[in-house]
Amino acid sequence: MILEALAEDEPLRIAGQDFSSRLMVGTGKFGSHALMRDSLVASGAEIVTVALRRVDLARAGEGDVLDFVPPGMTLLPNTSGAVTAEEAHRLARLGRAATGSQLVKLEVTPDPRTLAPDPVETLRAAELLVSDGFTVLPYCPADPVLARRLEEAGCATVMPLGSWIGSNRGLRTRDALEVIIEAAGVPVVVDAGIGVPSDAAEAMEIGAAAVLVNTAIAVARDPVAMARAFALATVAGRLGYLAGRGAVGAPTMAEASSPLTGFLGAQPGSVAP
Ligand SMILES: CC(=O)[C@@H](O)[C@H](O)COP(=O)(O)O
Repeated sequence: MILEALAEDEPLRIAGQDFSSRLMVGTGKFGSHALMRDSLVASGAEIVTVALRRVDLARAGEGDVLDFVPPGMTLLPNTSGAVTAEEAHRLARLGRAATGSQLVKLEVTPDPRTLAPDPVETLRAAELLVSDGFTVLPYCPADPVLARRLEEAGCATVMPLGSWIGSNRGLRTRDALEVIIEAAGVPVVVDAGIGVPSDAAEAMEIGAAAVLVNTAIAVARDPVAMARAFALATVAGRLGYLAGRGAVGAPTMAEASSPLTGFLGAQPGSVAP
């Protein structure tokens, strides 16, 4: 039944490419490359992001991180570590030369404390990369104005943060995410800070097209089991969104679940206990 419901759902479409999984995963912080590979498989994800600065082409085929990405997964190279638009562009070009992929997850994070994405440099980098033929998926602040500007610049998605990268603090930006999702004409992928499967479900319930999770899976006691849990939560949240949430009641008033009048055998005017 669940599979039937999912089969009726439209695929996640990014720049003309269709994906059935709405969970994207990262490759950092795993205890070993083998554990990373097993977790990626367990997640059912179809898109996996890898930091270009971690890729060692000299070791290709000899135990580099890319050798442990399961075959068939779409590689989404990211510009993690870039602090200016020019640096991000340079990294992206290196990644394209190495992988042959036009896809790039744009990250420009000059603040070492928060790894907050720089809105000005991110927009500038997006413009540079789009004009250079890249398919750009930008990690960005949860800012509705910037999200619109990135979309206008030709980005294939927007990827606003839920909370700081690696913080596992969940959707601290929920109100802004809802505004971004409502207005966006491209898929909104909630990225960063998703700490537990219920955070992924929450993002999907409010209408995110997908979520990206790294730390929460990699640092779990059992990353493979956690990857499975995130896969299920992402699907549950998506189905909840498609089902349509009921009205939210007032904070100080109940709304009885069963009717208070018209019970079998009830006298007119009587109410349920
Ligand atoms: C791997 C990656 O792209 C991260 O920069 C991303 O933002 C994920 O964040 P978490 O590690 O908090 O899941």
